Amino acid sequence: MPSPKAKAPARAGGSPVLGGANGRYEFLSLTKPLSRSSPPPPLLLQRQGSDPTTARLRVSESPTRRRGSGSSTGSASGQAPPEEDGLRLNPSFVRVALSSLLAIDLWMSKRLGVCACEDSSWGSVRPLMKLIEISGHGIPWLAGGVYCLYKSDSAAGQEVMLNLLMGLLLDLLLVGIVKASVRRRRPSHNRMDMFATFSVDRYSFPSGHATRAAMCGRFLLAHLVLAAPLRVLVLLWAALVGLSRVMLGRHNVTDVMFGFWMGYCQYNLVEMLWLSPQTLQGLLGYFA
Ligand SMILES: CC(C)=CCC/C(C)=C/CC/C(C)=C/COP(=O)(O)O
Repeated sequence: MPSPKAKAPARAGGSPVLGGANGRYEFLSLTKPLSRSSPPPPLLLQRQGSDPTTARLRVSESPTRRRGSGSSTGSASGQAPPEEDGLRLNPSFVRVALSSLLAIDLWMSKRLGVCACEDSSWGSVRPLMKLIEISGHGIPWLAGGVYCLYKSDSAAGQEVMLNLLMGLLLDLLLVGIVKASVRRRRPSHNRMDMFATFSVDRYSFPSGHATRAAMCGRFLLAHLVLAAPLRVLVLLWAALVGLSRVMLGRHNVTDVMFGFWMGYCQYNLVEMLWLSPQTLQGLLGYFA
């Protein structure tokens, strides 16, 4: 009797296909990345339209899973041993968790994108959200930093402003690198009508506004804003910048959450690289 494996079609790189017309089960490859355009992977190996539990039972009874079965080797024809198939049948827990998180993220982001256009359910709030967007944009922050540096008449003030500017440039650089590496597209409901963007800003992960809000928020709280009511306002502003990114449909929730985390860490980097007056004098002397 021919081995059931011998009848199975050759796998081209472990293509993720489910129960074919003849009722055979195939499986997800853990070694091949999913195509961006393909639908999310099924969470359980199952025959289409059948109960997942029974499908799993049937699969576990499949001859390709039976160890030590004389009829299921197939190794002579160069096919992988059944043990390897057994490992591939169930997607890893991490993969399942990630695809579930991604699905929740997309669903939540779509639901929260209530100002994505004027016709959206909260379309009338869109101008206010765009104002908040501008408050977290790089240009006003850089221009404001340069202006304060120019106006500052104390060495301490100049030192703080210079370090803020360094942090802002560092933020643009790091966000650009991550965006260009991850290349996650912005949500489909986003209208790309943003003011002054770089080419990497067609990508959404992470949110540059969120990184800036978290980093500048921490910077303001540590060096510039001491009064308690104003400190609350700074926190509120940072939270609103993040929320407005999702409400405008610019970002998914995870872009903003990661952006907040990244901006928080970036502030630690600014503290580590802090330019002291001595360093500045050394730098100025070097370039003069
Ligand atoms: C001097 C200089 C390099 C200024 C560039 C400022 C600039 C164009 C920043 C881009 C800010 C921006 C649109 C970020 C995108 O934010 P997301 O939250 O949409 O990722």
